[in-house]
Amino acid sequence: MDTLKSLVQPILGGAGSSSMVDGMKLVVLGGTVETARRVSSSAWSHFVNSFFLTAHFSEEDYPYDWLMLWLSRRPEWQRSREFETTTRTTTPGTISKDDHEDEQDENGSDWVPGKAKTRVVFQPTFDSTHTIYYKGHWLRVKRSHKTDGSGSEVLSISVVARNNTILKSLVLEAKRAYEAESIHRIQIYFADSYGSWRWTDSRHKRPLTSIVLEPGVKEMLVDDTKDFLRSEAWYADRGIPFRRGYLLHGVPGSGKSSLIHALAGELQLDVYVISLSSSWISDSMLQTLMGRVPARCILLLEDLDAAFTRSTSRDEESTGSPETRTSTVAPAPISSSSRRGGRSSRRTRSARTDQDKLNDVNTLSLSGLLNALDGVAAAEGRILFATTNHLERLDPALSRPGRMDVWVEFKNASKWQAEALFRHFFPCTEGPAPWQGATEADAPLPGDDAHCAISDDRPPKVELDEDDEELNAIILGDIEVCTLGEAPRSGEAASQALQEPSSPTSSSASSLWTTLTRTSSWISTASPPLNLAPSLPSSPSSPATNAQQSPTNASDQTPASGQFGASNTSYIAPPVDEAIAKARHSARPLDPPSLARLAKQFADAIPEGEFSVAALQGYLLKHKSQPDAAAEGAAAWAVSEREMRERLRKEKEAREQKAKLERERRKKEAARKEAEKTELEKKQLELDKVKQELEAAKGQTGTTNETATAIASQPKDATVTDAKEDSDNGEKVEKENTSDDDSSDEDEDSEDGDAINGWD
Ligand SMILES: Nc1ncnc2c1ncn2[C@@H]1O[C@H](COP(=O)(O)OP(=O)(O)OP(=O)(O)O)[C@@H](O)[C@H]1O
Repeated sequence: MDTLKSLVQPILGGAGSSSMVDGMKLVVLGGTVETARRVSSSAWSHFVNSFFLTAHFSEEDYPYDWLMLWLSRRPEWQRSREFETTTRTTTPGTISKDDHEDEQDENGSDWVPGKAKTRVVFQPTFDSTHTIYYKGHWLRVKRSHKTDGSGSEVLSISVVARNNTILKSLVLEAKRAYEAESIHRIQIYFADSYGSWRWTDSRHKRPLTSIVLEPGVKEMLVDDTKDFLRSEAWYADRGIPFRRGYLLHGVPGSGKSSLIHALAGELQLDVYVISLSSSWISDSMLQTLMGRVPARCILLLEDLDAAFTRSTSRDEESTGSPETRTSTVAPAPISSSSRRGGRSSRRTRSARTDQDKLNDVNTLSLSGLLNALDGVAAAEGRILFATTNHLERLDPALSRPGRMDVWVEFKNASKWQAEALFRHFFPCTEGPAPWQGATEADAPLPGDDAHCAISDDRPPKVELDEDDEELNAIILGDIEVCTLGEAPRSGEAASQALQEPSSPTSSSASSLWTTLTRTSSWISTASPPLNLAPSLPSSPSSPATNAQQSPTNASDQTPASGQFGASNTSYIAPPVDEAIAKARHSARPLDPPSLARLAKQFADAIPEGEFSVAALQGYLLKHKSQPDAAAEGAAAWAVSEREMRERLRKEKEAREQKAKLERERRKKEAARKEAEKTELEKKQLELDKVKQELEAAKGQTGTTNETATAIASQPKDATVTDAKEDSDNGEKVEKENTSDDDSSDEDEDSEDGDAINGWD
C-alpha cells in the first residue's frame, strides 16, 4: 500500500487525497473479486459439463420432428413458467377427437368432427434451458439457432450419464410416438428451390377402396410394389439397382394422383413430390434432391412431360430427341450473321439473348433428368411414380424399363367405373364384407372364389419376407401370363388366358387388357421371382390370375352381358360410418337392391369413356344426399354436360380462329410495313443517286459556265441545257442555262433543294 501511495502521491501533487486512494482500492478489490467469480463459475460449468452427454438434433433431420412432438406431449409444460405456444405443424398433424377432448369453442359447445380448429402445442422456448425428468435422469433441453448462418434450428439434449443409452432410448421412444401418431396419415414433402425437402402436408390415408379403377389394376400395383419392397436382397444379389418406376399416364381427373396417395397409405410410405414444371428445377438441383430422398419412400414426379414442354418451347425446331432437347439447354451460340449486325440479325440476336436468359434460369435437360433417375446419386429403395397427361411427349429413353418399369393408362370413366363410383358414394344398409376396411387388393375379384387374401392384420410397416412364395407366385403369374401375350412362353393355361381378350369385350375391358399386357411385359424384364414358373397353373386364385381374368370379367360387368347392377359383386360398397350415416349431409343408407338398381340406372346413363371420374364425382357431389335424383338426373346431366362441352369447344375454336386471324392480320401488317420500309429505302438510295448526279452536273455546269462565258465573249449566243430524267414519277427535271444567264452557285443549290423536296 505504501508503494501504491508513493506512486500516487506525485500524481496527486502531494495533496494526499485519502478518499481518492480509497476509491482506487475499491476498484482494484472489486475487479479482483469479479475476475475470481467468473473464473470459478466458468471452471464450475466446465466441470459440470464434463459429466454431461449432449446430443444435437438438427431441424433438417427427422429426429428433430420426433423429439419436438415428444416434447410437446410432456406434462412438464403444464407446470413450466416458460414455454412457447405454436400452431405450426411440425408433428404428423393429427387433429383427432382426443386432441379436442377437453376443448370447447367460444360458445362453450363441444368440438364436432369436421369443424376446423387450430391446435396449439407447447414447445421449449429458444435459448433457454429446460429441465425434464425422464427415466430416472434429468434432461437439459435447449433449442437454439445454428451458428453457421443458415438460421435453422437445433435441439440439444444433455444428460448426466455414463453412456448414451438413455439418449438412444429417448430418441427411439420419440420415434415410436411419432409413428404412432402418423399411422393414419401420410406425410407429404415437397422439393424447395434450395434443393431440400420440406415437409408440407400430412394427409389422412386414402383407402384404396375409394379409388375406382378397372378390376385388377390396383391389385397389380399393390402386389408389385409390395413385392418390390421385400426384394432388396434379391436385387442386391444380382447387382440390379434397387429401384422401381411406375408411369401413370392418361386423361386428367382419372385418379392418377389419388391412386398414388392411396398406395402411399397402403405401403406406409411418405411421399416426396417434385413438380418438373417448377421454373427453378435444374439438372444439379434434381440431382441433389434425388440424392436426398430417404431409402424407403414414394418419389412422385408430377407432370413428367412439363419439363420437355419447356425444352421444346425453347427450341421450336426440337425434334424431341434427347440430343436435340439437351442441346437446347446449352446457351445458344450467336451466329456469325447476327454478329454482323443489320436489322434482321439484330432481331435474331435479341431472340438469342432471351433464350440465353431463359437457359440461365432453367437448365433442366433430358440427360439431367435421366441421370437423376438412375445415376449414382439416385437413392436406392425408392418407388418412383411419374404422372403425365401427354405420354406422346415423353422421350423413349425416359420410359424405358429400369426407369419406368410399369405403365398404367388412365382413361375416362367406363360404365363399370360409373357404377362402382355410385356404389362407393352412397351408403348401404348392409354391413361391409369381411375384407372391407383392408384394401381392395384383398377383396375377391369377380369369379374369384378362393381368393388368397393378404392378412387384414398387417403390421404398420411392410415386413419383408423373402420366402413368401404365395406373393412370388402372384407376381409370377402376372409376369408369365402377360408376357405370353407378346411371346408365348409358359404353358397351356397361359395360352388360354392369352386368348381371352380376343373374345368380344367392352372397350374398358380391352383397355384394361392393354394396360396389363404392357405393364406386365415390363414386369417380366425386371421382376425377381423367376424360380416359380411351375406354380402358375396351380395358383388360380391368386390376384395375378384375377388380373389375367379381369378383362373378361370386366366385360362381364358391362350392360351388354347383363351383369350390371344387382349381380355386380366385384365392387362392394365401403362400410358405413355411423356418424356420417346420421349426418344430414349424407344420404339415408340404401338397401342393397335399391343401391344396385340406382347404380345401374346411373351407369346406364353415363356414356362409356366420355367423362372423367372426376367429372362424375363432381356431379354426384351435387346430389350427395339424393341418390334417386343422382340416378334419375344422370342422363340429363350427360346431355347438358355434352352440350356444354360442345359449346366450350366451339367457343375455344372460335377464340383460336380469331386469334389466328389476328395473328395473320398482324403478320400482313408487319409485312406491309416492311415492304413500305424497303420501298422507302430504295427511294432514298435513288434520291442519293440523283443528288450525286446533280452534284456532278453542278460541277459540269461550272465548267460549262466558264466555257459559256468564254463563248459569251464571242459575238454569237450559245445555250447549254442540262436535263435529268426522274425515274420514279417520270417527271423530268430540266435545267436550262443560257449563256447570257448569269446564274450563281446559290441558284443552283436552291434548284437542288427543290428537286430533293420533290422526292420527299
Ligand atoms: N378413379 C378414380 N377413383 C376415385 N376417385 C377419382 C378417380 N379419378 C378421379 N377421382 C377423383 O377426382 C379428383 C381428381 O383426381 P386426381 O387428381 O387423382 O386425377 P389425376 O388423374 O391425377 O388428374 P391430373 O392428371 O389432372 O392431375 C379427386 O378428387 C379424386 O377423388
